[in-house]
Amino acid sequence: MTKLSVNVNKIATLRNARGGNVPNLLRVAADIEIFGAQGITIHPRPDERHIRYQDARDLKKIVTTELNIEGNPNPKFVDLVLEVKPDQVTLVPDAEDAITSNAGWDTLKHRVFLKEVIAKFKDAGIRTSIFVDADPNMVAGAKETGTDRIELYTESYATGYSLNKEKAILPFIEAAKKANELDLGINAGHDLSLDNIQYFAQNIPDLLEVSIGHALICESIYLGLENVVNMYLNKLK
Ligand SMILES: CC(=O)[C@@H](O)[C@H](O)COP(=O)(O)O
Ligand SMILES: NCC(=O)COP(=O)(O)O
Repeated sequence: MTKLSVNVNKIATLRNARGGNVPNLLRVAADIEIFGAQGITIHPRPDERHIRYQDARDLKKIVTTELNIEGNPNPKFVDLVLEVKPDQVTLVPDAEDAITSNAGWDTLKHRVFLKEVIAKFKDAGIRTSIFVDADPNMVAGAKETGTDRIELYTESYATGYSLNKEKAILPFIEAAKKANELDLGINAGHDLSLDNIQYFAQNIPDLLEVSIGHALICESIYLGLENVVNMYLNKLK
């Protein structure tokens, strides 16, 4: 069975918009676990525009499933992860000013760097994952770094799904085959949604974990809207 790790970045975005503590990130994460999710993912960015470094420390104390911290392994991020010791760290090569993650690692070009960072995390007992495009060469490069898993960057699948889902999934099937051959665990994420997740999971049978945030939070707002509007109307009767 594939585990669902809910990315709570967007909860922190909403909280930060008013400067207070509503919604309460820790409460939301705990409730997401109560509702059955098997993990919590966060992606602290250097400007702390959503998840703050302190959130990572606080979440570590209350998450009872699996905490996955994603990010670009700059020195500050590496120190944070080694201090917090999440269950899993996912290395993502995003630029400081990136709106969101927009590419996987070139695991061949950055092999030496990745190998060093992966070794540090594994020595600390943290499971490692490397964010890669659906390209068997990049998967093979990831294996050389010593990582436990890869996370397939699913933006191209999500975009292609509505046009031609059979075509959109093909590179992911190939990349997953390569990962299986090399005994690498497979995670996936980015722009997965209620529309496209089932077909993805059906076609990538060894999928260990998906991390989903943006669509899941948007869907939650929309699916809850009618209920909440009616609750307000009842209060105003
Ligand atoms: C690695 C990945 O695809 C996600 O972590 C995604 O980048 C979410 O980050 P934002 O919420 O900052 O867009
Ligand atoms: N690793 C992907 C992730 O955590 C969530 O990405 P998205 O669903 O917010 O696009």
